[in-house]
Amino acid sequence: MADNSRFDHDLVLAHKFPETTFTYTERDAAVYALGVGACGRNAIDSDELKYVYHENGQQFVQVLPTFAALFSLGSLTNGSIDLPGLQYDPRLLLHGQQYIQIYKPFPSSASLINKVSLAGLHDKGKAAILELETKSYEKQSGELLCMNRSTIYLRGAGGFSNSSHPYSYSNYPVNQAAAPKIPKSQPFAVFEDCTQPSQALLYRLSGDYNPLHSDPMIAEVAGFSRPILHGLCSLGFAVRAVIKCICRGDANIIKTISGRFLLHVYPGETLITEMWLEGSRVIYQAKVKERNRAVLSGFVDLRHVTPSL
Ligand SMILES: CCC/C=C/C(=O)SCCNC(=O)CCNC(=O)[C@H](O)C(C)(C)COP(=O)([O-])OP(=O)([O-])OC[C@H]1O[C@@H](n2cnc3c(N)ncnc32)[C@H](O)[C@@H]1OP(=O)([O-])[O-]
Repeated sequence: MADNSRFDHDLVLAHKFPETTFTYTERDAAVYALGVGACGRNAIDSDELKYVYHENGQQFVQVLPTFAALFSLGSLTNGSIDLPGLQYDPRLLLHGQQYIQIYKPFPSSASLINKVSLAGLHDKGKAAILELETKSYEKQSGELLCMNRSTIYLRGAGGFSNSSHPYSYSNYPVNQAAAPKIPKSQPFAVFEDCTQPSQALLYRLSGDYNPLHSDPMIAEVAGFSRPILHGLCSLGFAVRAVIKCICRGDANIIKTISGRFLLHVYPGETLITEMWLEGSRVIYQAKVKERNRAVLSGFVDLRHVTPSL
């Protein structure tokens, strides 16, 4: 039986998300880079030091493309989303997917205006899936910098519609959400990297303060033996692997990033990112070495492939 007391279709669709602002400095870009493991193994790695330090001053520090995902955090309060018309237990919320389109490289500091809208809502029975789109404009020039689509997996919040016709609303092209097929062939490149036991504590300083990533009691209520890593932190590790192995350190050739979080990661675990090159698309899959389980998969589209590959 559908429990539609937790869902008001008209209220959900009529909701207007407030415009938010996001201002960041070179310091935020550097703290973020450290949070996703840049220079974690080698403090003088020339591919990565540029995200943390520049010899001519911090204003020349570069910004990782996955930094874009932080712009979408403005719609969260303590890691959850307030959407009138949809009831759910915020303690059971998990990040399901992230899709990012980048239109130009990010300046080392900026003030942005974020316009947020509902991109999708789906009743999966045991869960509801909520998709939010955030378009980020540079305040001064009005230029569109990037678009994020965040998919939030709300455990226990499904079953609000008729199970023979489960509710499904989406307002973007289907092919943008399609998960890539992981090739059976040997990967083109493989990169191994350790997350630190304190990784989530460092990453949260970039703005996602959901206690699921820091508080052992909250993690237990959510069904985990200890706090788990932010999905966007794992995504940052995987895309750094792509930048290193495929982009030869030039992150500016990345135009689209997509990732689906398949399984939680515990801080301190080792991530092995496997990459396959198909034209200008890099398909990747990250596994946790200690449990030999895939935790993240997706693709990165490049503006062009580095000639030396
Ligand atoms: C921004 C928020 C704050 C941040 C929080 C974090 O970082 S938390 C830390 C980071 N996040 C994590 O650690 C989360 C890691 N991921 C997980 O733990 C699990 O993948 C799960 C619990 C999300 C879903 O597992 P399950 O066994 O319950 O699912 P199932 O296989 O039975 O499929 C049911 C339906 O849902 C679909 N669907 C499935 N997965 C996803 C997805 N990821 N994405 C989207 N959709 C997904 C699937 O296609 C199917 O629909 P269909 O095809 O029938 O129409």
